[in-house]
Amino acid sequence: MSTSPSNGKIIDGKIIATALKARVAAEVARLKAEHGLTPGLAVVLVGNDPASEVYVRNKGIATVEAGMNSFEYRLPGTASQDEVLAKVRELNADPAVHGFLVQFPVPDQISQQAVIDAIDPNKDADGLHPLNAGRLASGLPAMVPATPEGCVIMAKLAGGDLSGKHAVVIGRSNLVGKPVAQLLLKENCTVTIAHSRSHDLPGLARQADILVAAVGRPNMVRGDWVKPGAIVIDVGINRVPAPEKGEGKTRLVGDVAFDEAVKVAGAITPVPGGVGLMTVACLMRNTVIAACRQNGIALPKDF
Ligand SMILES: Nc1nc2c(c(=O)[nH]1)N[C@@H](CN(C=O)c1ccc(C(=O)N[C@@H](CCC(=O)O)C(=O)O)cc1)CN2
Ligand SMILES: [Mg+2]
Repeated sequence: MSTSPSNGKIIDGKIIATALKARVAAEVARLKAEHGLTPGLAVVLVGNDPASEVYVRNKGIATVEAGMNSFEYRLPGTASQDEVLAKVRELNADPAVHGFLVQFPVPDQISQQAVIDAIDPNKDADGLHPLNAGRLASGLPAMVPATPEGCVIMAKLAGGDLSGKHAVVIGRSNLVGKPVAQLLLKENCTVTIAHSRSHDLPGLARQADILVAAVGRPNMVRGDWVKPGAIVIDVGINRVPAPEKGEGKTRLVGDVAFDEAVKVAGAITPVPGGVGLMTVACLMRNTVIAACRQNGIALPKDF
């Protein structure tokens, strides 16, 4: 990517995501012109969680801006698991939909894993189906989860070749921790996966040349957990009370105490304005990848 990815030490998600989305839009234009193919992304929202509403709207806007077909399906918060699975099966069979996802979290009566398991792995825009997770772990072509992909793109732009570097990932979720560890392994990093039960988390974190925080705990990673010069990738999106903004107001913070860590890190992603923006850009890229694979169309090597 030719655009400068950072403003000093701050790795700017806006700049990197904008460049990636432009690249996706250019590829979509080529697919339309040369193959008559318009990739389509569908998003299913169950219920009306306010944050999810925003994310789903942003995904729809980004899809249209990239020149792709956007489909949005809304089910009530009272929908049964069978109703959600019926929608998944409908989308699996819809030829205009090359990729789709169900926005998480889903209401309690629905099993997130049952939903993931029902998605056609070829249309699994989130890359969360066990077949894609297994293919990624086996070093085979896979649909790759968007947030982890975004993390690694940012780390590479900040740090260049990551080969041989020690990456410490805090968090072991299927959505972020495990896949980001696999992607860093693919970059020839030495990877440690740490989590809430790990002994001496600060000591483990201090070993990291690349520190990825994906725990969902506001400001958990302190400045003295960061090795001087390390690349810090903050995946946390935590809404905390912000009385300074007025009663009942909130603000967004990451899993990393930014003001402390920025003094020590070589490069760091902010929240907001960091990894979150890459999630949507990488989802756009995944939709194009899925459409091309389903139609036997080769993508440029650098896509
Ligand atoms: N099916 C999925 N559900 C969820 C995913 C996912 O990848 N697939 N990830 C998150 C939510 N998410 C996308 O779905 C998402 C989160 C945050 C952002 C983002 O742009 N964040 C901005 C700040 C936005 C704000 O002000 O709230 C930032 O970090 O700058 C995009 C997408 C859980 N669910
Ligand atoms: Mg965890």
